Amino acid sequence: MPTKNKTLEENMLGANGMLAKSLEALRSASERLNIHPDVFEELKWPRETLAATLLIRMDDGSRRAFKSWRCRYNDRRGPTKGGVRFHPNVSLDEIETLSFWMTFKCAVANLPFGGGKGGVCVDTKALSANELERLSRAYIEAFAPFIGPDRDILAPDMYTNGIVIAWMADEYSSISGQASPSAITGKPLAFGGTNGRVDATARGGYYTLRHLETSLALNPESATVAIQGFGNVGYYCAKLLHADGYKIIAISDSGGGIYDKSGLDPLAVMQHKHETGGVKGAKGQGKTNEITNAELLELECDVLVPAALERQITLDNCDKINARIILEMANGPVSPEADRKLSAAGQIIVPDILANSGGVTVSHLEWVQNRSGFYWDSSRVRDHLKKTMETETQAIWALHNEMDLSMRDAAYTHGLRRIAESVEARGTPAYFEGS
Ligand SMILES: NC(=O)C1=CN([C@@H]2O[C@H](COP(=O)(O)OP(=O)(O)OC[C@H]3O[C@@H](n4cnc5c(N)ncnc54)[C@H](O)[C@@H]3O)[C@@H](O)[C@H]2O)C=CC1
Ligand SMILES: O=C(O)CCC(=O)C(=O)O
Repeated sequence: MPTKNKTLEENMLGANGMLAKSLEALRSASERLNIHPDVFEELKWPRETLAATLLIRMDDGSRRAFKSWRCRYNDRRGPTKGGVRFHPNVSLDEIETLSFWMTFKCAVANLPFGGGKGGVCVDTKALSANELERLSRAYIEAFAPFIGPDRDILAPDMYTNGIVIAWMADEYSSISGQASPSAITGKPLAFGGTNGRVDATARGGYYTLRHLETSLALNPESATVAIQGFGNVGYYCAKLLHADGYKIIAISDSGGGIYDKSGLDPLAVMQHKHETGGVKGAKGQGKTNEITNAELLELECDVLVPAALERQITLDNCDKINARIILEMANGPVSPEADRKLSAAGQIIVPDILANSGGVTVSHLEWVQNRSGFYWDSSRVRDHLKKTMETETQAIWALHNEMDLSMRDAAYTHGLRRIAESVEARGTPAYFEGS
């Protein structure tokens, strides 16, 4: 029974949940495009979500349980595709929301994929390598019937690096009784991976930003950048922008951050992180101060790059944002409410479903190469990625200007056109209504 005073829809989606709030972008794009209500009704629900409790043997002989999920949000454009996240705060709502975003991201990048995502509620730092391997393999054991190269294709996300992906791919091949490399992308090169996947997410965002440089009046020789999150995405973003002259003035990770107005060298900061476990304590070119993650977000800079978790910029702190441009390399770092407020005030937010789509774009190339058995060199992968990012960035930038939309609304409009076409191509509602 729906709780009193709530609609059935609110009950099913969780009125205050992340998915329910994120659907607002879909709702307004549907109205803007005058999409048939059937399409909206379909897209507001995840198609299927499985939950499993993973039981693994710990090194001390005890058994421990970990909650996990895999969601296939929508598969109209092709098999569902998306990463697996290992994080202590992973929840069902988060996984379904991330899958919803993947659906639009794959459409924006024009890939023949729908959206999916998975996760395990775990603090990987508290596990030994052996425990992490058992957990990664247990995840595949639990979801093997659900995934596959033509059904649901996995990839890395937060705290699932190439080693975790290799264990998962190995387990999937063992269970399926044959080499099945195309069921999981982001694999190491020696195990059917592709050139260029390691820095693909960051590189995609970098191509987008560079493509918009003139429109955004960005001068790489004087522009300043603050980066929250210094893992795969944050590190390579810093490295690529630094190499082009952008001044990286702040970097943080889960332990806090550093600020140096004279600039930080990402390589030196990563070296320090390898040696000490965090970025705090690393030195830049001038006077380097420690800052909190909250302080980093409020720094005056040209480009703020959130590259960690969702909901870092919300109504609570959006009035304190001093960046000219926000490049969303994380998924969902700006809440929908903060996005509306900031965009209405003229803030440029390059949305996640465009900015970080480089990762899945190169994952698609890995899937293609695994299926054809013919492998590409790095320059071919990069050329394809650059072309894709520039084409889709240009289309979204044009919509942003022509229809006077925020970049997020423009990106959802662009993605929805493609998804709606694939829904309607199966027998349009107009066809049924006319028959
Ligand atoms: N890896 C990929 O190919 C893709 C990743 N993304 C998104 O990018 C974001 C980062 O992912 P990865 O770099 O792959 O993860 P990662 O696991 O390689 O690195 C995560 C980084 O975030 C930091 N971090 C964690 N909690 C934090 C907090 N509360 N405040 C500040 N920093 C914090 C960690 O210390 C680490 O430096 C996530 O939102 C992910 O969904 C999006 C598209 C593709
Ligand atoms: O590479 C992929 O398939 C998906 C990456 C991902 O999970 C994401 O873009 O959020």
